[in-house]
Amino acid sequence: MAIHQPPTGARDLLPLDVAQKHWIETKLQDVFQRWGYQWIVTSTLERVDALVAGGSVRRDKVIQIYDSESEDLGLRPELTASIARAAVTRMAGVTHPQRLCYSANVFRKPPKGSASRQQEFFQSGVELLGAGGVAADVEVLLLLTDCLERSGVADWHLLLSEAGLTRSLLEPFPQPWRDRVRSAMARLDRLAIEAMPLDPALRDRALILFDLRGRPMDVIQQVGQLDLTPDQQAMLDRLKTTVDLLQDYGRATEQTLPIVLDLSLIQTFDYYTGIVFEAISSADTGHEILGQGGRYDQLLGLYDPDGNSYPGIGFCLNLEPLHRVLSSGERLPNQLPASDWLVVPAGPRARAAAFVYARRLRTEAPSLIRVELDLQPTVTRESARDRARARRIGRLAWVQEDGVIETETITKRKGPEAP
Ligand SMILES: N[C@@H](Cc1c[nH]c[nH+]1)C(=O)O
Repeated sequence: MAIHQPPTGARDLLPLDVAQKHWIETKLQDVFQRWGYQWIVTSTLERVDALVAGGSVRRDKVIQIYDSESEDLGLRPELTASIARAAVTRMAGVTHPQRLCYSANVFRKPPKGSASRQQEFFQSGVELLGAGGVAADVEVLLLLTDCLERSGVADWHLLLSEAGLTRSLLEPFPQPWRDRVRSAMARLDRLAIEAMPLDPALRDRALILFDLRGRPMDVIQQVGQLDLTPDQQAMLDRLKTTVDLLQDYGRATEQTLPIVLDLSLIQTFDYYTGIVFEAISSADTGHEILGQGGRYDQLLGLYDPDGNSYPGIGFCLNLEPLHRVLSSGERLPNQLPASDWLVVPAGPRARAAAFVYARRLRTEAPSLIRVELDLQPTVTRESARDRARARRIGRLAWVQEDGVIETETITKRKGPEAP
């Protein structure tokens, strides 16, 4: 057994990776808090039944941990289902709307045949529970755009769709063609639709649906020309109100929100009932899905013993693609912070005084300072200076056996003053 390697699909994050991930998470967390969202932490392990209840994932895609006598447990593949469960069962009586946010790892089995074996991913996201109107949809979309802007993603756009409308427009297709058209749309495979042995009128309809992508008002107009049922018309009207509100906001803040309406956007999770969206990076480094989400108005009811549901909407940002996109810019830290001080005991009998002085430095500085103790025997002062230089430490404190302290600055870097 190769004990020197992590299991297939697992990845270690080394200190610089962690510093960069932390930088991104801190930016996002700052935005979430400015919009009034509160932290929630749910269990990494869930009952598999709870994970699959809302259609977020198929049972065979869940990484199962063990079968105890009464329950099959699995690692969460995403957080919306867990948060819905916790909100309904553990937070009864809270006032709505409820704004929750998280940063967590999720686990998914890699799809068969995929080149990547990655099984653990990091997400930061929000869920807005108990608000069903257009304003809630717009809040979540604007919060997502704020996250992308504040973290410094240069080129991005939002793909926006309406899961209920797409689902309903696909209803005239008999099975198994409905699923095949749906999956060809999700894969952006127009040729597959052209090759389907469908009745010509149905095939034309599939191609019209496939092509419903572009400037929001143009697409809304094209859909309006289809023969719509009153329900479909209501969904389209709501989408139009959402787009209008976003555009009014854009005009008032003098910005053009990069939104593409794409009714062929199909999310992999089945729990979505209203708008669905993806944030896509359009940078030269390639197309990356930076985040995704949507409205789910039936999900919470699945966890309520009486089946009472209330609306929800949210999104998550995917930290790995976000990290890849930001790595090509200049905003992420590209080295770890160096320590400010190296405290060097003159010999074994000076070690206690060195620990005491290091403690003073750490506690008396007004802001965070990093203080290391030199653990090597000090043969010459120059060897200690070399160790400090090698570790980019700018200040040295020489501690004598009698407790006398001498300080020295070895580079031009400005560090905090010794107390
Ligand atoms: N949990 C979803 C994103 C989401 C959050 N809220 C609604 N949708 C995902 O992992 O893709």
